[in-house]
Amino acid sequence: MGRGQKRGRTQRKHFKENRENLWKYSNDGDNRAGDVASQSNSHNPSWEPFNTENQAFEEYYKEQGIVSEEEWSKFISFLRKPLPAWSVYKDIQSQLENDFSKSLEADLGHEYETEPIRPLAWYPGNLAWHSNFSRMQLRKNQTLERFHEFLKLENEIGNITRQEAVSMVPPLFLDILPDHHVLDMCAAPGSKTFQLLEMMHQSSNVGLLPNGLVIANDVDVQRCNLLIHQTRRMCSANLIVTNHEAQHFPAVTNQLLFDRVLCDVPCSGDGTLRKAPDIWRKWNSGMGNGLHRLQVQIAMRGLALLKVGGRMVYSTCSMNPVENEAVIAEILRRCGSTAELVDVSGELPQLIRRQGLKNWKVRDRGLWLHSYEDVPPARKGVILQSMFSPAQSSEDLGSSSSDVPVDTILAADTVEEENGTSRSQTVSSDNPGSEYDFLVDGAILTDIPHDQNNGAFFIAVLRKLAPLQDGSFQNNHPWAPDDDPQKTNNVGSKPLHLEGEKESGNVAKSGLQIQGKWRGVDPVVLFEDEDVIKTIRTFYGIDTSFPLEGHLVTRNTDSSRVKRIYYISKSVHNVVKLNFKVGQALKITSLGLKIFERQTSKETYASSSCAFRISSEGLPLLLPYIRKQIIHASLADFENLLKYRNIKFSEFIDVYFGQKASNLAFGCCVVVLNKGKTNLSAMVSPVDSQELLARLSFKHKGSAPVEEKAETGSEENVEEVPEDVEGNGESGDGDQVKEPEEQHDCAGMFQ
Ligand SMILES: C[S@@+](CC[C@H](N)C(=O)[O-])C[C@H]1O[C@@H](n2cnc3c(N)ncnc32)[C@H](O)[C@@H]1O
Repeated sequence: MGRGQKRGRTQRKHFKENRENLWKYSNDGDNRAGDVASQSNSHNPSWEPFNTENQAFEEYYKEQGIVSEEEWSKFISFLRKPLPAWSVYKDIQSQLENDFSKSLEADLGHEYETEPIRPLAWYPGNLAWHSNFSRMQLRKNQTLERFHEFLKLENEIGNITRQEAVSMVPPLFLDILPDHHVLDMCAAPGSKTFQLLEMMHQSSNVGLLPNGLVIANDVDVQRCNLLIHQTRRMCSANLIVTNHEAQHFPAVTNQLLFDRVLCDVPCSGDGTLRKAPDIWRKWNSGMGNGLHRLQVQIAMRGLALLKVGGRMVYSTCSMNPVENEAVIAEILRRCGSTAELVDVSGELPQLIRRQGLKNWKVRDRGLWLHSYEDVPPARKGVILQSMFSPAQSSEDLGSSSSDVPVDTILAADTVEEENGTSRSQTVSSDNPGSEYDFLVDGAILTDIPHDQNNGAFFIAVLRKLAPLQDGSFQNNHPWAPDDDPQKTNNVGSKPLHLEGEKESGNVAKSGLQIQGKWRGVDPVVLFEDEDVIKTIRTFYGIDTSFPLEGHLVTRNTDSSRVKRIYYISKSVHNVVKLNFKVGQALKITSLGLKIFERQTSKETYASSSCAFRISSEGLPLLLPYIRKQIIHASLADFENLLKYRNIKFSEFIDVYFGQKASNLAFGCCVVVLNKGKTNLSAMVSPVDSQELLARLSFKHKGSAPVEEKAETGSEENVEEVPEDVEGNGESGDGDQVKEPEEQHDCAGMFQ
């Protein structure tokens, strides 16, 4: 690969991860950094790491008492160390357990205090693994090369997720069940959405689609596309991706409230300093201050959309109490008795955690502000009362003429002891006498990097006890006017929803105009063309126990020009119908999984009796129900097909297989093999071919991944799988789908 290509790929990767390149080229050789420098520069003096000094940062967190004075130097030195490179997860644990963990331990064990790779103790089912190698080490060390190649390939294919370990924590506290309706409010790039889907599918019965669904939302369209890409490999028919400001997420009737809400809000991200050292340069206290208002708004919206009894996780990857504890204190103050913190100290016991801060200060333009009274009048629109710890807030409110009822201020009667705290005094999280009601022990978890060699995170788990009162949305401070529930279509004590048929009738009338309401987003159209559905069912012999009717959607209003058909679960179908009723309040970017695609090869299109082929994303779902157009190849023939991609019937090693192939109806056949007149062509992209070959190689020969690039073979009859960002896939079956009579093991043989 040439230099240019490499650079392009790196840039794409950084775009995907939404961050700048971590390392910058330097001519001056001036090395200002600490540990990062010593790790990286030793072999490449021309690369200079980011400066990991920021006086304002250190001053801020020292003053906040984020850790005790004795811990400070350990804390800061860990922040300057690069994060271990890989946290991998899903589906490949057997390879990690049986192959790499042993070989790496044998080759490199003596160099490390802990195992080179190991499962994360707190992650259920050994699904998450952690490696101790930095990216630089993975690239440099020859012993690690094979491991690195394996990770790269699996990552490229999407079988593993590279995720910072702490970023996997919030979904685990949501206790997802298969019938839950889950809202992921700020979801892109989708690593937590993926986990949510995985948990939902894992806990549903094999072969059945869960009854629940996940709505993954993000305000940024481009990041929504990343999310779609990221979650596509989950093959879920139970996912809807939407594109809204989370704080204004629309109410779609009171029938669409959520059992679980994840509020992984935008934050300053200083908990990710080890992964994104560019934050050292950018960090200032204004970053957290500037996000607090939005964070409260998003969290309040999340609570409004939560069912009574439902659980919401609020999380950030920031250490800043203004973005964390202050937000929780404020939403609890607003909710009064309608929401509470949940003690999760008994959940994930192996996860090392700390309690949240119980007191903190606000810094603005170089000034430490001890209470809201200290805020200069000109800054009162920026520095909000809710940013201060409840102790200071209640003190101010008690002595002011504010009309906020005293009983809505948490811990108003426990403040006296804290009043004596001097501004300069560091207040640590275990400060005696600061047991404010809002900080239920065990309900707020923070992680500090040196606790378990991670990044930092903040999590609070909340439960809704009753519908929110309208007053919850009215701020008692000079806040943005859009907190008004009437303007944001809020779901408070009076849910805004369709009342009976009258309104739905109105909406139905204007349906077509509404279809075009979201500019640039294709409308969601239920695919109900009975003839086409019947032809597809007959051609592939799809068992009648697999429901197609009522589960298919497209994004094209002209059914004769439909290119892709998506499969949606019943739960998603219900939401789509509700959404029609309320005038397409939800801006749906993507839903379900792509199951059928119009044939694109001219020859196939003209000669086949079925205009649609099965999409590779939809195949796992459909496979157990296909009775026709399915053949089984020997390993050698399968490998050859993937390698050469186009083979004449007469040239297969297994003559009988060649004959069977030639007897199939003209058109598409499973597994991703396309039958031409005289040959078979692999209907998988070259990358997928390579991955399948690698899997075959591991499974049957125990060797390293196939390095050889798959040849594209003859162009005749070769159809590339089109690249598009829509649609995902699912590997179960649904709703009313009965257990399949017979299980074909096409995909399974590679796992
Ligand atoms: C911390 S990231 C979320 C990470 C994501 N949960 C994951 O695990 O991959 C925050 C996300 O919030 C999005 N965002 C920012 N402001 C938003 C808003 N007002 N409404 C919805 N999403 C927002 C950003 O585009 C960003 O993708």
